[in-house]
Amino acid sequence: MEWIRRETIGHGSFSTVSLATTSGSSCKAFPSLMAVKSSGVVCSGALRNERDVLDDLGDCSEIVRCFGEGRTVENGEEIYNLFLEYASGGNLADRVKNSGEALPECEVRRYTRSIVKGLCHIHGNGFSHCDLKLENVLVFGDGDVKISDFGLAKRRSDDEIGVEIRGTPLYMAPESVNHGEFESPADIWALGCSVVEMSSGKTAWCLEDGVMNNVMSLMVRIGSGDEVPRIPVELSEEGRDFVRKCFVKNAAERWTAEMLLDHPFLAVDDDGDESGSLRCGEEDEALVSPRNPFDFPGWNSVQSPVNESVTFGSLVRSPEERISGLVSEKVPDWSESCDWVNVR
Ligand SMILES: Nc1ncnc2c1ncn2[C@@H]1O[C@H](COP(=O)(O)OP(=O)(O)OP(=O)(O)O)[C@@H](O)[C@H]1O
Repeated sequence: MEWIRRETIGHGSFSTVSLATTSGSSCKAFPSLMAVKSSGVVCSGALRNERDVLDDLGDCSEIVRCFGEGRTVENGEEIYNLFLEYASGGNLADRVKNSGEALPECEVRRYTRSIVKGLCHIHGNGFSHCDLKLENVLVFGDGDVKISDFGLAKRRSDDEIGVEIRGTPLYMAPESVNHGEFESPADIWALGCSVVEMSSGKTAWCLEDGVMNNVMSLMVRIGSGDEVPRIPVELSEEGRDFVRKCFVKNAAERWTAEMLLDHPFLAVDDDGDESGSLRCGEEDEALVSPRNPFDFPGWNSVQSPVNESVTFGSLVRSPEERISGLVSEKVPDWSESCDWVNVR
């Protein structure tokens, strides 16, 4: 395939994302405009994992489509490139940020429905995403959203030796913090955090305290006791109940994606219209959104390799040891994602 790298449209911890245009008759099978996610070949493990997972997942209209991979040499460096369908609306985190406040509930429902459908497909095929957050949900020109960024995704059977932390601290489930479990229920917890964020304009756990500026205390709050993120008052009772089902602390009792798909918050009638108590327009009047220009902290995705020195010779660590391992001497500047404490 002949293609040209165009402007950069996104950066992540693992890659740079650019626009790519194709040309030539050999490219008829591909769209003329794609997104290309690139990293140096030597550190392309997450990208190659993403490609394998997307291949295994196959077609799903709620998951970003992959058109294949390729290698280039640019400025003397060998680059691994993954070609994806291009989402012209960017990511949902930016969509919330740019709106300056909470999204209307009809939008939250619509996006949540798509995310849950995507999760049903992912979990039904034996995978967990492990890094679900609004930055990893892409918005397309027609307003549809799709789950993206499968760099940390894993198969249920994957051996976890070598990894004790993956994902983004703010979205981490109690069982991930306490026991290093990253299975489908952890994606559901992250879904709850995402719904809170869309419907309040603020990240989960930051609702009461302003910026949660200490990873250690965040981990303790997530991992211990009965506390869950505050459920936004802006949501309808259906929405609040939906979020409560995601924030069940015991992973075994948390609702699954399939159960959530039947929740009244996501109910649709045969025409695809919402059948919930409030419809778009009606709820705009009912919604009192906080007008707080809160700037989201850019929590980074992490995957921490375990080695003997940090595991005290054992892969089994107490919650206290696990949480202590996340503490850094470095004083972070939470306003810049690149300065966030990296617990990879
Ligand atoms: N297919 C796409 N179309 C349009 N924009 C995209 C696409 N893929 C990624 N982006 C943009 O690039 C950003 C970074 O992409 P992505 O999250 O996949 O990278 P990453 O290196 O895996 O990042 P991280 O793991 O830190 O979340 C996204 O938040 C989004 O804004």
